[in-house]
Amino acid sequence: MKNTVSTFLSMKQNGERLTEITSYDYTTAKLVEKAGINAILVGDSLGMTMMGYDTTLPVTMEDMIHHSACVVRACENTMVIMDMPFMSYQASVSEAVRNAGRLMKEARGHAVKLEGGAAVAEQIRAITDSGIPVQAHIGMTPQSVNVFGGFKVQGKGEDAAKRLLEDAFTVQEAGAFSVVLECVPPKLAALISKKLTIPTIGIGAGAGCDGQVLVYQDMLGMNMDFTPKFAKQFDNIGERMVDAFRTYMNEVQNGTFPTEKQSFVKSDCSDEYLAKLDAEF
Ligand SMILES: Nc1nc(=O)c2c([nH]1)NC[C@@H]1CN(c3ccc(C(=O)N[C@@H](CCC(=O)O)C(=O)O)cc3)CN21
Ligand SMILES: CC(C)C(=O)C(=O)O
Ligand SMILES: [Mg+2]
Repeated sequence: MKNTVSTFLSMKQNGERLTEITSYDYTTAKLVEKAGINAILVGDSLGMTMMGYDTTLPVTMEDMIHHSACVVRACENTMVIMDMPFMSYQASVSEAVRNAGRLMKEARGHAVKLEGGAAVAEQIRAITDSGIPVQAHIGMTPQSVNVFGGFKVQGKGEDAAKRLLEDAFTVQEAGAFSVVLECVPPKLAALISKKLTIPTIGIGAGAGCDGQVLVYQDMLGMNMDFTPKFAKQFDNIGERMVDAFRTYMNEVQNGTFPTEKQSFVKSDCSDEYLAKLDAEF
């Protein structure tokens, strides 16, 4: 089944939960596609998971285009949503449209995502009107980490809860086809999900959302830097990779790898000829 914007809307209408997961490269995207996940998010979290920055702020349009294009080449049925990096859409509506257009033309994904509520409503409207589907992202928006003073839960307290609900309506009104709720208290996230017609995709926002998204290194147990509270580890691939690297290292050191099985035995010359070369040189 090919996943599109209409899949998102009809799955919400049918009460089916949506699944989204990050990928930043061809190999991983192929595996996610094979699993049948609805959408891949090429998140600007790649600045942290793939590039080693301590925030997402240094990520450039070129970084996003490069990684998104790798993912797109792996996807036949999976919808590819591309994060707009910090400062590619905040300064003006026209910059936002141009940069969303660059992602679509140069990386060839299917939708873009940007962070913010009322503050970026005009951008969401203009990008959508240009023919580019927009996934909105409210709550703990990591590009505002310096305003929040850390990657902290948002929507705490009555005023913040009301503002978040208003932001959710605003992005829906502006044309977003779905909205990510990041680090939002669960009852508030469930209320927002009930009130909106577009699907909510939660990350650290409880089970009441219409779908879920996770960073793949977090859910596979590959993130050695930190483990967000919301990231269940579905496997310990990180430890298993370290084990495999050590086994390889040990087998090379003690001579058990490689064997004839991993060598081009039939391509060798005769022993006589090799003996002749041995004598000559
Ligand atoms: N690997 C990874 N996973 C993510 O979910 C993710 C990224 N990277 N990079 C971009 C943003 C940053 N995010 C983060 C980063 C750190 C925490 C974290 O450590 N949270 C603490 C609480 C911090 C606090 O309240 O002060 C936690 O215990 O979950 C959460 C989300 C979410 N996004
Ligand atoms: C955490 C998700 C929602 C994201 O924006 C990212 O991976 O960049
Ligand atoms: Mg992001």
